Amino acid sequence: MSNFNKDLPIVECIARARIPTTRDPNHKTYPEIFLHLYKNNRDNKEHLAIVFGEDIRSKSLFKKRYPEETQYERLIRGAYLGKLTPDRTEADSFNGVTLQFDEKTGDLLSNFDQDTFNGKLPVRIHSECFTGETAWSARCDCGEQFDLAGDYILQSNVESCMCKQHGVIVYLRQEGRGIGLSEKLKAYNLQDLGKDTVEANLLLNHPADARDFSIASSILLDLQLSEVDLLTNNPDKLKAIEIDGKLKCASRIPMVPLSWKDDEQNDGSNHNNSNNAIRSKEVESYLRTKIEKMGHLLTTPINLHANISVAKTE
Ligand SMILES: Nc1nc2c(ncn2[C@@H]2O[C@H](COP(=O)(O)OP(=O)(O)OP(=O)(O)O)[C@@H](O)[C@H]2O)c(=O)[nH]1
Ligand SMILES: [Zn+2]
Repeated sequence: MSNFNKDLPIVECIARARIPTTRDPNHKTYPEIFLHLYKNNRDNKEHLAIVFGEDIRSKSLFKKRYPEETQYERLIRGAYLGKLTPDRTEADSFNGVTLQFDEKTGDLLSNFDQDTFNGKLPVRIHSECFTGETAWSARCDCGEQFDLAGDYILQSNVESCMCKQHGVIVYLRQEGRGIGLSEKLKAYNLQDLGKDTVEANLLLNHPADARDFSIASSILLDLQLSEVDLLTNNPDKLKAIEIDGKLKCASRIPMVPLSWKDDEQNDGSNHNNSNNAIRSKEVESYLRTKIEKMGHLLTTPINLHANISVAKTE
């Protein structure tokens, strides 16, 4: 069952900036992305949208010219068309599109929507994982999944656009499936005591998964997307982000762990191999619990239930 609008959080994009990147899956280009920072009326966290495609625009960022707001202030919060250059003076005019606003209300009036991307796009809803994305943890595959999602989007090809690489990673500040970093660290200790990831959460009096994905739906609607191909193995995400009549999940793109893809190349060493696949007994157990207890849509690889011998820690 998909959500109805009445349950949706209200989100507002408060800043957007261009990020030149180091990603280069095709060895051809170093694409630019546009980072969008959101506030919302459900929690006090700053959730993010990592947007590939300059013509994917946030309604809430652009919709108003606030009282007393100058062109320069709009440029600074990222509500501009085109590019920023040291000699740029016009905030709201680019490629023949000029933004116009109602004098009294400040609301956007122009044909802005015609210049906005509105096709089906690859999208990843990704929850924060400090340990896996920053502290090199081999307990999970979050960092690997994040990179894979970026590479998938960069290899996508949207024919109708000048800039062909289009997609969005919604980065939700939902550390530890929503229980927070301190509780997640306690769960790790329980896991070292022999519990699986679900049992550890329950022993700490948390649900197996404490996340609500509706902020992601609101962000995707704010970015004016109506149809997405979702990069995930999690069946809950597929159902949770759909909004009747407004946001449809057209298909699922599986996130297959890199180590499953290159098993032949496994040299038996712990953790990462040459292409950065995560290898450890902990990640095997993490994936097994996702499949067996959380219904993740991954086909069990041959070695998943075998005794894991690759995880000798030095
Ligand atoms: N409680 C808990 N959370 C964890 C553990 N390992 C990773 N996480 C969190 O699990 C979440 C993983 O998020 P995602 O990769 O977006 O989602 P997913 O449900 O695995 O679904 P996919 O889209 O298939 O990746 C992050 O918030 C991590 O911080 C763990 O052992 N215990
Ligand atoms: Zn993780």
